[in-house]
Amino acid sequence: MEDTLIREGDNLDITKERRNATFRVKKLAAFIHGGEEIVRRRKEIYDAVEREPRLKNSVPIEFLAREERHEEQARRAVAMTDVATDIIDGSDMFGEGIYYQSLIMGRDLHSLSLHYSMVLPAIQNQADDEQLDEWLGPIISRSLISTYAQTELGHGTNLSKLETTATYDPKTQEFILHSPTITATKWWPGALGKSSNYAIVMAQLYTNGKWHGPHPFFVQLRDAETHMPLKGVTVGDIGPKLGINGSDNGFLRFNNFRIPRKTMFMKNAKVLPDGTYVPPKHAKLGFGAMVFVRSIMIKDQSMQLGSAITIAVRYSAIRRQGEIVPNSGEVQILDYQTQQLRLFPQISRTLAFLFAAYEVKDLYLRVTTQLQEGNTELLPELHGLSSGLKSVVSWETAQGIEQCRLACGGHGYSQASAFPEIYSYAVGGCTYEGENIVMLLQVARQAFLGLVKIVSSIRAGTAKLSLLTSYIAEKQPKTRSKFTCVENVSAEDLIADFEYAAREQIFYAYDLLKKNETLYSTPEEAWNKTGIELCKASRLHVKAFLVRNYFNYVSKCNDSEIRPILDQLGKLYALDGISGGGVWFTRRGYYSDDQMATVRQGIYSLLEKIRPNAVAIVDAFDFSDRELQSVLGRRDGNVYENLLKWAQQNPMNRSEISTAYIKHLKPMMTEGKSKL
Ligand SMILES: CCCCCCCCCC/C=C\CCCCCCC/C=C/C(=O)SCCNC(=O)CCNC(=O)[C@H](O)C(C)(C)COP(=O)(O)OP(=O)(O)OC[C@H]1O[C@@H](n2cnc3c(N)ncnc32)[C@H](O)[C@@H]1OP(=O)(O)O
Ligand SMILES: Cc1cc2nc3c(=O)[nH]c(=O)nc-3n(C[C@H](O)[C@H](O)[C@H](O)COP(=O)(O)OP(=O)(O)OC[C@H]3O[C@@H](n4cnc5c(N)ncnc54)[C@H](O)[C@@H]3O)c2cc1C
Repeated sequence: MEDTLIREGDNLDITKERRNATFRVKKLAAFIHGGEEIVRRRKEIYDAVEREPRLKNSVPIEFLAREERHEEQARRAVAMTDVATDIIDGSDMFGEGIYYQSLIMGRDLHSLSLHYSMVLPAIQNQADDEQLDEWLGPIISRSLISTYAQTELGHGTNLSKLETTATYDPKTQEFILHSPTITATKWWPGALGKSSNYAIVMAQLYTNGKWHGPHPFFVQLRDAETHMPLKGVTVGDIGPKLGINGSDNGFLRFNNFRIPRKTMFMKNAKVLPDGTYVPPKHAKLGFGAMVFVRSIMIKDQSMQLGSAITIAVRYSAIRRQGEIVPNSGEVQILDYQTQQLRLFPQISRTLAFLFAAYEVKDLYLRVTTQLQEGNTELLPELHGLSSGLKSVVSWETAQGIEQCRLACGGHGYSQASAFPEIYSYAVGGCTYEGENIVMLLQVARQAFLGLVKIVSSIRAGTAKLSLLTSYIAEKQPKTRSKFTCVENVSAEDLIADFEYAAREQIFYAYDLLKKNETLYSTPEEAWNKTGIELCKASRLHVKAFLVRNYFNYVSKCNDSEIRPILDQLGKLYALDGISGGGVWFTRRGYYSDDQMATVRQGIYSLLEKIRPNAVAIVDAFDFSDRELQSVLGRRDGNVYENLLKWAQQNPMNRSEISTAYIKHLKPMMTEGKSKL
């Protein structure tokens, strides 16, 4: 990161903000990103990317039509991966990989997204040794392009009802892939439409007349030389989407398409030459690629919210509109208390999500090591943590980005702000890798939290709880929350408050479920009638984790210059959650009305404290103009002249008279004149 972000020619307001900050940005950046060495590496990677002519992003992507955009993203993806090993440690996807990609690809997916984010991890973790030898080389050399084809027209969530079949034929030692209905058509896989010639295909396995559920197969779809679809394969692009239009998300059908036996991933489950099925150690090992993306996307989402809030805070520092004291001049909109309440909690959220991303990364790496040794003990825990965080983080990120956009008034609606790109990219995360509500229900029902199971085992006195769930077994305090005022409240007290609220809702949902089980004829019906309360329980459980994890992470910081900033942001995160969480914190009088009023006062006082440092704090997220791609969020704050330039470079202004005018408007006006 640069020594100072202040330069000659910068907007004076933003410069003043930076001069008045009470801490050094470099210090906070080092803490946020995990150390000075990592910040230094980010700068090294950034400089290398800037120096590399092939990585120059000369075309403003927002002005491109769909096919041009797809082509430009493919060009960038190839250039990015051509030089990757000279610039980054390719094995560090969670750190260097994700940063490097964001510098080059922006907020879009591309022809190689799924190749790296799903196929590579699946092959590394689910292929047997022989398959690894055969497939890994071509994947890494990019002599083939691959994707992950699971979702179908008719089914995405409910994998057990996928319709694509893989039926083993022992005579030829082949599987026959088939799409028996229209709804069996694979639909959505990224880069499937035009780019990929291979795919991991999830299909229902039948062997020796028995069904064994969905299993992954590595399938060639297109000819290696001509890139034409192979006979028996129908494939194409599904059309424009809300976002990620650089990616050719596709459809795919099979017509009795034969593939060799060894195309089924065989590290876990196996089909022997005679058709004998050997089950895996854990039934869900074949879902590992999804777990990887759910784990890595927490960081990606936090970075999207971080870039949105950087843009909104910088713009709010240079935008002057209205007066607070009459006749004393227009103020920076960042001075309005209402603006601060819109924005500053998004800063806290970005950090809470990022620190949670570090935790889930560590757990993912531990699970991967365990799985190499054949141990599946921690897999359910990872499934639960990644599913729960994925749901809460992607939802709050999307809401946060939208708040940032609204806080920038009219200019926030322009593509020049970058908000439309950030939002439409990030909000996809609420749907892909498991629709958010469904994943919350997983947290409640099946995941490591096993909230429902935990409650019954606690009440039976047989609970075996992990570190993350042990609080559920603690007795609800009979007294009130210890909160008296923002100055005195401790991290432990705030964590206790969230745990109270989560526990309260978990037991409430559990009791309702049990009651519903007596009212409805099947457990499934009772479950459905309790769905809303169960989701609330999961959400509160995840929020309690986020608050606890934030303060645990920050407790590692002993630096008196930045620790107060981190504490203020942590308190704001918690108090904003309590104030917005309402009923869960006031049940049984845990928070009184007076305490709630003091919470709100505490928030107002934190907003005031954070205000003078707001620009410096977002500077510490360390986003370059190259990543932000936003006229409103420019480091130098010179927004207005650059908005004009941006509009003037718009292709519609290449000629003074548009074809719309020539073809349609002029004839109408001419006809109008003739009627006068
Ligand atoms: C060198 C160049 C550098 C390049 C750098 C690149 C860097 C990459 C950076 C990437 C950055 C950002 C990432 C963005 C990328 C975005 C790509 C997006 C692509 C999107 C892809 C997709 O969407 S793929 C399709 C995803 N689909 C889903 O997620 C479907 C959701 N449904 C399910 O997962 C399951 O059906 C569901 C879990 C809902 C239920 O499963 P089911 O089989 O029905 O099982 P149940 O009977 O309900 O449960 C039985 C028990 O199994 C447990 N369980 C379920 N799933 C799992 C699991 N995955 N792991 C472990 N355990 C699991 C469940 O808990 C039950 O347990 P119990 O104990 O019996 O209760
Ligand atoms: C941008 C993007 C990229 C994608 N990339 C890929 C890819 O590369 N490969 C791939 O295979 N797929 C991909 N997908 C597909 C994605 O994984 C699915 O869309 C997702 O898993 C949701 O499944 P669905 O579409 O079937 O939604 P549905 O399951 O049909 O969801 C619709 C509604 O029904 C509700 N619902 C469904 N089941 C339940 C339940 N049991 N209980 C309560 N409510 C329920 C949901 O909460 C939701 O409100 C992508 C999707 C998007 C948007």
